[in-house]
Amino acid sequence: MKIFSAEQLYEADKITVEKQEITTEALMERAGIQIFQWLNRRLNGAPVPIRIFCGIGNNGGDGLVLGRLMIEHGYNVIVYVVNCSDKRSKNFLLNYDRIKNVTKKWPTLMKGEADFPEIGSEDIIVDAIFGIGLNRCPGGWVKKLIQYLNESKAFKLAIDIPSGLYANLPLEDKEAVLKANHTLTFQTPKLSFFLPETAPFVSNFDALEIGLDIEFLQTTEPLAQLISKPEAQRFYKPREKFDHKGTYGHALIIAGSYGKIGAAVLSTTSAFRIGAGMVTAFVPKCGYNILQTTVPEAMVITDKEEEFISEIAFDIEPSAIGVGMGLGKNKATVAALKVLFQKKDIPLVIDADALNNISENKDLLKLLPKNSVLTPHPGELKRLIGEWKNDYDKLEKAKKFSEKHEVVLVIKGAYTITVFSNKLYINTTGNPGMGTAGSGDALSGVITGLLSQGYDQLLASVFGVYMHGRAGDIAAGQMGYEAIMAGDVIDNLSEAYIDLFAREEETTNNSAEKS
Ligand SMILES: NC(=O)C1=CN([C@@H]2O[C@H](COP(=O)(O)OP(=O)(O)OC[C@H]3O[C@@H](n4cnc5c(N)ncnc54)[C@H](O)[C@@H]3O)[C@@H](O)[C@H]2O)[C@H](O)CC1
Ligand SMILES: [K+]
Repeated sequence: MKIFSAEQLYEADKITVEKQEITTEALMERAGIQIFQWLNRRLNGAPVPIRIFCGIGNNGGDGLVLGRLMIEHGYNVIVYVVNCSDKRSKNFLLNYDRIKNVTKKWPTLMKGEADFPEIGSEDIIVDAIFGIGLNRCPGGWVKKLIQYLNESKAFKLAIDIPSGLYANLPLEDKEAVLKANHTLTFQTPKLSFFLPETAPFVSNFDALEIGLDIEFLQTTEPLAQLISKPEAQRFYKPREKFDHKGTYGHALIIAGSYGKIGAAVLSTTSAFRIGAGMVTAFVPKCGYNILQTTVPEAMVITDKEEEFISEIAFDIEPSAIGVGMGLGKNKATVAALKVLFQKKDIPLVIDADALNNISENKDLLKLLPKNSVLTPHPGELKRLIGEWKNDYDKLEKAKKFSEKHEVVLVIKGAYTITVFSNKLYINTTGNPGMGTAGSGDALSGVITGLLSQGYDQLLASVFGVYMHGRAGDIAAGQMGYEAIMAGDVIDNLSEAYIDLFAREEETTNNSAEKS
């Protein structure tokens, strides 16, 4: 699914009404009907008080349509107009009259704090104050209203976007944003739904189809691409009957130091589980017995040093290399990385201490082979690209870094974002249970294993992140978040493959992706 900017959505809006020869008011009615049907399916006629707070723009207009439809269906609805300005939009005014025609009285007008209603904890609050047309930070009594609603224990349903949040601009004042329990967004989710500073205000969301022009949606270059199951299915490379282990390549995992050999074990295992034909682990001497016993399928090459890697020399011809997991920061290791980075023709995944070594020895940056995949968590990213002012600034810096060094950046987080040149790919799988030691080592092994099978660097990253997250979701369905260990994620890579093409009723538990 594509993620568009607010400007692009207004453009889509315009093109849709022209091409479909409908009025903007009809489009608003469609949007309101979608919200009504969503809510009606869940409430099923329950007489719970529904308090709809409408701004004076088209987001408010959507709220008025919803209010009218709910009233017509016998729901217990109170509609408020948050009268922050006299510049009411045309479609707001139209629907303001329409709701009056049904109720025979105007909605309740709010002009200040004195008008804040009492809200019961069992009520439902619908937030239709501001949508993607927010053009400044909410202030004065409107900000106080948002805070007042946030303090309420009532369920808060945001229409299109929680009021106070921009679709694709940084947060200005986190005290002036509605904290929704659920967001119903039109057509496609907005970029701010996926970034750490703004996503918590959205909670869960559903994207409601309102029939915007398909040609526009298909041909317009989006701000970002959302990666869910349909996209992952397209990335998957099927196997042929006469393929053999050579077809799936030879992954080399260069990892581990004394006390951190487990990182090498996890990456090696996950490279196998994602389908590499052969995997060799390159470890310091102290890792030899551990690797040979825990992963007998793997071949092992050892460094001349006992406890760390000092010289990366091998006489195999790997089809992909993953380096850095549990590597440590010994000076000799830095020198070894320098030599490794001269091998420009083997696809490379660079993680953990290899990234930290690069951050501390910036001359290594210049040596990075083109199209290498870097997999930093936020701390490692900061050391690589410097501090950022906000999430949007972070993405701009990451794009510049990717462009300058010609590398793929996989920024790990609740929604892992893969950055390649100026393009963003946002992953939808994964869960808080995966915030556990070794989870990153597993991901590096997955991406290396995919590279070894011939997936290109971008596909291996985006598909690998999806599969790793999906395996984590399946693990969470079996054991809950808290108990998950990285090994459980790796063990479920097989289920993630099966799930990729399973029919809906066959999917393993917890199949709902985050969207
Ligand atoms: N294509 C679609 O996605 C559709 C979207 N719909 C809905 O329309 C809104 C966007 O409506 P718009 O009128 O452009 O903007 P808003 O309702 O968000 O509000 C604009 C309104 O409020 C004023 N304003 C902005 N910021 C502030 C502020 N901080 N304080 C006070 N006033 C503010 C601004 O000047 C305007 O007057 C979209 O989100 C959807 O909900 C359609 O219904 C269907 C098609
Ligand atoms: K809203």
